[in-house]
Amino acid sequence: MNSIMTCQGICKSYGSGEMTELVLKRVDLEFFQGQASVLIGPSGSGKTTLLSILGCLLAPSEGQLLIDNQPVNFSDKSSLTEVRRQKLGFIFQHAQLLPFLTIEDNLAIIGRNAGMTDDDIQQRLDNLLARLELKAMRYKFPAQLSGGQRQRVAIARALLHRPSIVLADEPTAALDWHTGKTVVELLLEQARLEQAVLVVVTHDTRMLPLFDRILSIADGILTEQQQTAAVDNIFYTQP
Ligand SMILES: Nc1ncnc2c1ncn2[C@@H]1O[C@H](COP(=O)(O)OP(=O)(O)OP(=O)(O)O)[C@@H](O)[C@H]1O
Repeated sequence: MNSIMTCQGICKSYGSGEMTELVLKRVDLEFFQGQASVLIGPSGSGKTTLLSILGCLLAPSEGQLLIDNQPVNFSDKSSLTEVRRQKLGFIFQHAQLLPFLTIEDNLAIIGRNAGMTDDDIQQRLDNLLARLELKAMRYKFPAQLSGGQRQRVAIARALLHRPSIVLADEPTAALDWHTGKTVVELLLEQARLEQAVLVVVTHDTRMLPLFDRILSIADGILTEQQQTAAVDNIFYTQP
C-alpha cells in the first residue's frame, strides 16, 4: 500500500506564556492509499485542530506534515493553496454549497480551480452525479435539496478533482441517524472506489464499525486501533 500522508511529531498549542494550551502532543501517524480512518475524542480534544492541519489549513507548532513524501511548507501560501486544490477534498457538517449556483456549477468550480479541462469536468460530473443518484438535481439550487441530498452533493464536490485525500468534519451531525448512515456509507464506498485516503471526524460511535481504523484523541495523545472484524470492535454500540 502506498503511503499518501504522514504526520511526524506534530504538536499544536494555542495561546502563549502561562495561557499556553497544548492540544496535540507529538502525533506520529501514517495514512495509506484507500484507507478509511475515523477520528474520535471528547469535545475540545483536538479533532478539528488535527483535521485542519491535515487539510493544510492550520500550521503545526512543531513537527512536519508530508503529502506524497513532500514536506508541506506552511509558510508558503500559494503552494498551500495549490496542495489544497489538487490533493484535498473537504466535507463539512453543513454542505456549504454556494446558494446562488446550481448543483452542476457548484461542482464544476472545483474542477476549474484544480485546472481540469471542461471535457474532463463534464465527464466527471456525469459519472459522479449518476453514482450518487443526483442526476435529477443537476440544474437545481442547493435550497431545493434535502439535507441528505446536499451532503451527497458535498461528497461529489469533495471527489470531483480526484483528490488523494478526503477530509470530513462531522459530515452527519446535521442529519438524522438513518440519512447520516447512508451518507457515510456512500462516502466510504466512493472514497474506496477512488482509492483516496479518507479521514472522518464524528461523535457518533455507531459509525465506527464502518471504518478500517479508529483514531482516538484524549489529553492531546492520539492512539490508533486497526479494525479487521467490525463486530469485535469494543467501541461498537447498537443504534
Ligand atoms: N483558534 C483557537 N485559539 C485558541 N484555542 C483554540 C483555537 N481553536 C481551538 N482551540 C482550543 O483547542 C482545543 C481543541 O479544539 P478543537 O476544536 O480542535 O476540538 P474538537 O475535538 O474538534 O472539539 P469538538 O468536538 O467540540 O468540535 C479546545 O480547548 C479549544 O478551545
